[in-house]
Amino acid sequence: MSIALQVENLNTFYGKSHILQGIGLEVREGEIVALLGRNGAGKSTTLKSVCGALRPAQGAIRFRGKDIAGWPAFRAAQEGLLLVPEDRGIFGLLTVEENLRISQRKGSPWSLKDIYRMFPRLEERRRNNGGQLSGGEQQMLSIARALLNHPRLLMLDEPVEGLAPVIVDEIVNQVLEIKQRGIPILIVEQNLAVCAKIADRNYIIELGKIAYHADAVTFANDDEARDRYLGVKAD
Ligand SMILES: Nc1ncnc2c1ncn2[C@@H]1O[C@H](COP(=O)(O)OP(=O)(O)OP(=O)(O)O)[C@@H](O)[C@H]1O
Repeated sequence: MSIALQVENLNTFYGKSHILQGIGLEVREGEIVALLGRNGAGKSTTLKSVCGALRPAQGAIRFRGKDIAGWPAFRAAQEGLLLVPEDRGIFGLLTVEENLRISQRKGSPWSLKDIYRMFPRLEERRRNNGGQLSGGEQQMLSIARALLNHPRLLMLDEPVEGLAPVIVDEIVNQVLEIKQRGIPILIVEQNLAVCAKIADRNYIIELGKIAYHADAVTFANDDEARDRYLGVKAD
């Protein structure tokens, strides 16, 4: 399988705090990769550093054969590296449909019709303002906007955090459908049940370093790693 994204020796600071200390990971075409770790480990900082929202002090970032380290986020987005941030970044005073239309990029294989088929809740709410949506609907809108922008790789930062189980299931299915449509995904996810359903491989970050890396089957059976790095006891 060819490699969509390869990150090596990523180092990022907030002021003098050395947060990412040599992160390395890769995402291959066709797969979903989960990034796990305790609160404050550096997961969001990793996504932001990869897409150019934060500027790493050091590190190599290759995306679809191009060296994109140091590129601003808008340039990385033009290449198709898109982050759906934790705060979702939608326009609260625009309608759902307006939020979608302004994200439609020329040449994108995703149409508004595709989006409404995949996210029926957004079609129902298309005349409502973004700010009137529930948390789950806002998350769907945020993912839908990224799709219209023609991603070649999608990074999702805790997309189901705080959402009701029925909505979590919907988003899990939507994420799997995006994978089916050929878009690899790098996802920060604390919910291990969700990870088990979607991730092909898992990385765990601890204090700004990759402490553990395993495919889904190995990780599912590795009670010791889950306890040690995530504090999750086996049943
Ligand atoms: N803007 C900022 N300025 C200074 N320090 C920050 C900033 N954002 C995050 N940090 C610090 O960087 C570290 C990593 O934060 P990050 O948000 O990447 O963690 P995380 O693994 O995503 O955890 P969480 O699930 O809590 O968001 C934490 O110690 C955090 O306090």
